Parts: sequence; C-alpha cells; structure tokens
Amino acid sequence: MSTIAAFYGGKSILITGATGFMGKVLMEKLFRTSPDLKVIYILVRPKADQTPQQRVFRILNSKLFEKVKEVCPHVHEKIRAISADLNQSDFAISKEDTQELLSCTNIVFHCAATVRFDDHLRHAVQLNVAATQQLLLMASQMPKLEAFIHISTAYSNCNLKHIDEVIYPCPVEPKKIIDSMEWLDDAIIDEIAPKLIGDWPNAYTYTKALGEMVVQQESRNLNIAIIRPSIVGATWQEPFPGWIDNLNGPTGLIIAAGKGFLRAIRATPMAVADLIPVDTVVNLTLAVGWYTAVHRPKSTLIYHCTSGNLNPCNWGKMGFQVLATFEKVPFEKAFRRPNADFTANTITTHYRNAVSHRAPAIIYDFYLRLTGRKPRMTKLMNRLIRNVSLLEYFLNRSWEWSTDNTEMLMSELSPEDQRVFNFDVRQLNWLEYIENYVLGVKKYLLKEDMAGIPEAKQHLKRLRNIHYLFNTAFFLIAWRLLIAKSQIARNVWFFIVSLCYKFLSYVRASSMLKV
Ligand SMILES: CCCCCCCCCCCCCCCC(=O)SCCNC(=O)CCNC(=O)[C@H](O)C(C)(C)COP(=O)(O)OP(=O)(O)OC[C@H]1O[C@@H](n2cnc3c(N)ncnc32)[C@H](O)[C@@H]1OP(=O)(O)O
Ligand SMILES: NC(=O)C1=CN([C@@H]2O[C@H](COP(=O)(O)OP(=O)(O)OC[C@H]3O[C@@H](n4cnc5c(N)ncnc54)[C@H](OP(=O)(O)O)[C@@H]3O)[C@@H](O)[C@H]2O)C=CC1
Repeated sequence: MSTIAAFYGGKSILITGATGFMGKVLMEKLFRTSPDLKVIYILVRPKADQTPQQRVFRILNSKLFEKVKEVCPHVHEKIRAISADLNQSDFAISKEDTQELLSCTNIVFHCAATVRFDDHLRHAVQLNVAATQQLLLMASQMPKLEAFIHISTAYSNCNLKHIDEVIYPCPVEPKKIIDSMEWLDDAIIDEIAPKLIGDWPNAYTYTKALGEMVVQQESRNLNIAIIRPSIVGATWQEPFPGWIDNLNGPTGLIIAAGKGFLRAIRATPMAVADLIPVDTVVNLTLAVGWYTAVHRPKSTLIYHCTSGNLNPCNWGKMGFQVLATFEKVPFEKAFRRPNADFTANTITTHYRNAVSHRAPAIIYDFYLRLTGRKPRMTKLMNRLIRNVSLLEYFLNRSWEWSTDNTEMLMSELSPEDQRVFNFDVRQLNWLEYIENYVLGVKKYLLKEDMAGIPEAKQHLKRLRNIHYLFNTAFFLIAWRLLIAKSQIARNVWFFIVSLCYKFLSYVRASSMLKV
C-alpha cells in the first residue's frame, strides 16, 4: 500500500479551483487512490445557469471519473460543493459553510486562479493575489490544518533566465497593489498596468509572482509549500492518456493547426518546450501535500514541476510530431490541410499572417457572402492571430529551472509511492505523449469519433486537390497576364514552346525510325 495514499485516508481536504483543468485531475486522483478519504470540500461558483451541485454532478459523470466510480462508488457523498466566489472579499461563503471549513479541514490545495494572459490587472490581482491572501487568513483559523499547498507557475519569474526554487521579491509590495486596485478606476489601471507589470509578459505571470510573495508574507504559523508547474498539458498515463478539457497552452494552437486555420507561428524551434503532463503535476502535488504535513519542513519549500532540465523537448520537435500525427489522425472538416511552420522573425510573421491567414479568410468570407451566408472567417483568424501573439513570448525563450527540491522529494518516496505517484518526467516518451495529446484533443475536446478518420482523410485529399487546382489556375492567370505585359516573358514563353515542340518532334522521329 502506498504511504501517500494511506495518508489521505480519513482526511478532510479543501480544493479551490476544483472545477478547473488541474483541479479535476487532482480530485480524480484523490478519490481513485484514497477512496477512504473523509471529504473533499470544493469552492464552486454558479456558472452558465448551473448550480454548484449541477456542475459537480456533470464532473463526476464525465469520462475522467469513470475509474473513480469503480473504486469509490459513493464518491458523490464524499464531495461537498460549497458555493463561493473568490472575487468576493469573503468568498461569498455562508457562515455555516465557513464554520465547517474552518473546523474540519486538514489539507488545502489552492489551485484557483485566472490563467488568462489578457485579463484586466484588477481581476488578476483580485483572484491571484487578494484571494490567496484571504484564503491564507482562513487557513490560519483552521485548527486541524496539516498543510497548505499553493499552486503557482514556473513562469512567475519568467523575467529571469535561471530560476531557483526560491521566492523572488517583487518590485512592489503585494499589499500596495491590492489596496490600489480598490480605489483606482479601470482607465487609470490600464494606464499604469504596463509600468507595474514591468518586464513580466502579462498580468497572469506578474500576479502569480505577487501571489507567491503573499504566501511568504502571510504564512504565519502555517505549514506551506508552493508548486510551480510549467506548461501543463494533457494526461500522460492516468487515468488514461491524452485527457484534456481546455484550450489553454498548446491545446488551442493544436486545434487551430489541425483544423488548418493556423499556418505559421513565430517560434524558435530549438527553444525548450517545457510541457508537463497534468497527471505528473497532480502526482507531485499530492506527494508534496503528504511530505509537507508529515515532515513539516522548517520553511516554505518551492517545488519546480518542469521537464526542460530532466527530459527536454523543443518546439521544433513538438511541432513536427503534432503535424505527423495529423497525417494519421486528421481532425474533421478542416478548413485547409494542416501545415503549420515556425517563422523566425516579426517581419516574416506579419507576411505570413497576411498571406496565409488573413487573405484566405477574406477570400472565404467573400465566398460565404456570395452563397448568402454570414462571413466569420476573418473575425476568427484575427482572434487566432491575437491569441498566438500572446503565447509567442513563451515560444521564443528557454528557461532553466532548478529541481533540487523536487528531486529530493522523489528520493524520499518509497518504490511503491514512486509508482503510484509518479512525477519522474525522465520516463516520458515525448513522441508517444504528443501523439496521445493530439488524439486526446480529437476525442475528448473536439468530441470527434475515430470512425470518422477515413472520411476526414478523404476531405483532406479533396482539399489538396482544390489547393493544387487553385495554385495552377493562379499561376496560369498570372503567367498569362505577365506575357501580355512583358516582351521578355513572351520570348521566354516562345522559347519554352519551341523547345517542347523540338523535343516532341525528336521523340516522334525516333519512334518512327524504330518501326
Ligand atoms: C503545430 C502546433 C504546435 C503547437 C505549439 C504550441 C505552443 C503553445 C505554447 C503555450 C505557452 C504558454 C504557457 C505559459 C505557462 C502557463 O502558466 S499558462 C497557464 C495557462 N494559461 C494559458 O495558456 C492562457 C492562454 N490563453 C489565454 O490567455 C486566452 O485563452 C486567450 C489566448 C487570450 C484567448 O482569449 P479569447 O480570444 O478571449 O478566447 P476565449 O474567450 O478563451 O475563447 C474565445 C474563442 O477563442 C477560442 N480560443 C480560446 N483560446 C484559444 C487558443 N489558445 N487558441 C485558439 N483558440 C482559442 C475558443 O474556442 C473560443 O471560441 P468561441 O467560444 O468564441 O466559439
Ligand atoms: N494550465 C497551465 O498550463 C498552468 C496552470 N498553472 C496553475 O495551475 C492552477 C490551475 O490552473 P488550471 O486548472 O489550468 O486553470 P483553469 O482555468 O482550468 O481553472 C481555474 C479554476 O479556478 C476557478 N476560479 C476562477 N475564478 C474563480 C472565482 N472567482 N471563484 C471561484 N473559483 C474561481 C475556476 O472555476 P470555474 O470553473 O468556475 O471557472 C477553475 O476551477 C492555477 O493556479 C494556474 O496558475 C500553472 C502553470 C501552468
């Protein structure tokens, strides 16, 4: 039996962000390996006309939780959905629920955050900084609390090249930022945001760094650890390979490339693609929860959950493997044949955006208008170009993250724990993982049936023929126009025609001689 799995037995666990990508996988793993845990409290906000209970019901009945139902048939009795909104100062949690959380919680996993790169600074500060501060205050009133695990990001200090497992000071005190967000209006915040964010690429990474400082400053007597995952991708092994449920990180671009929308990305092929499977992050998170509670380190330990220094992949290899998988497992109803490549600089990127993205969209929208349909491709393409530009910062740089604490923790695990809570990225086979990732996008995100692959391949063949036809027609028209305008072109054309004529005459003559 796994020591870590046994540790969570009988425990009352609070997870924020449990309805998110990582939170769901964390919940699933806990229920599957520690079905005798006492309860998992999750803070859920009502969303898209679903009550928190309805949202939880949908999650527990999703494909991700199929195995849980076998080992923990009463899972719905062990999960307590507490209506909450971390954007509110008191999280909008009822007094009764607050009382229960404070008196019963043994472990806190703080996953909730806004992960959008284009979020307004006020919203990002509220969620990634102020809510963290508020949760720490709550945790300090939990008499049975054994460990508080904060999920940050490996990019919280992406303004540095080499990043150690330490908390780096931010230029401005988090408290001052939180206070100023309370009285500044949006216009002023928009004005000063670039100066506040400084050399961080966006509000997300900046506020995650502030959040870490808050954890350090407000840790009081809490037993805390921080985990910094890099780019979290689909599951590697459990509960099954390739599971993904959002468009963040690489996933949105894989879809855009597979559907033939995305043809060029500004990326450095040799730059490290520091992806980390979500189940690897969750295994490390649960191991850290156990280690922090049982061994009670003297200070807050930071654990880097990254792959680049132990088992590096790069964007060129990833892009190649993604495209190779599309050959075998194409997405349905592609707009064009998938064929994305990396551009080296801004000028070629602007050129490719014009020629490979905007121009085809305009032509297609013209065709939609001619056929009485609403044009939509230009709008989609502009949004995609914008989305890609937000990700480019991470596609053209490499970072070095030290992983001493993570490797120390791995050495502390028994062989059984290393098997059950495997976070050893050195075992990851990138080609296999990327192929499963693309398959998972097709099955679990696009909800496309694998039986549709032959038709999808036929569709791509038709697109290829249309592409050749279009290019041939375009070339002939251009050549015809050129001949009409240019004497040189006419001379070249006549020279080619006479050459062909002489060659055909020679062939005919030689074939007659043989007869
Ligand atoms: C050959 C291939 C090589 C692959 C090569 C991959 C390299 C890829 C490197 C990533 C490197 C970052 C890693 C940092 C490390 C972290 O810590 S990241 C933490 C996770 N955070 C992220 O990844 C945030 C990135 N995403 C965002 O910030 C927002 O989704 C974006 C990109 C600003 C998009 O915002 P938006 O346009 O408002 O989109 P959103 O409202 O989410 O959805 C609107 C529409 O756009 C679509 N959409 C949303 N997001 C995306 C997207 N990312 N892409 C495309 N469409 C999208 C949706 O389907 C939606 O469609 P409709 O519902 O309107 O029909
Ligand atoms: N994805 C990645 O690549 C990486 C993620 N991380 C970190 O991992 C953690 C989880 O990320 P991930 O799962 O990808 O993010 P998601 O966006 O998938 O999930 C975010 C979670 O936070 C919850 N949340 C957001 N706003 C509120 C609110 N106002 N009140 C209550 N809950 C709220 C969301 O709830 P709801 O479902 O209602 O929206 C959701 O459950 C984050 O801290 C992130 O910074 C770190 C590195 C990389």
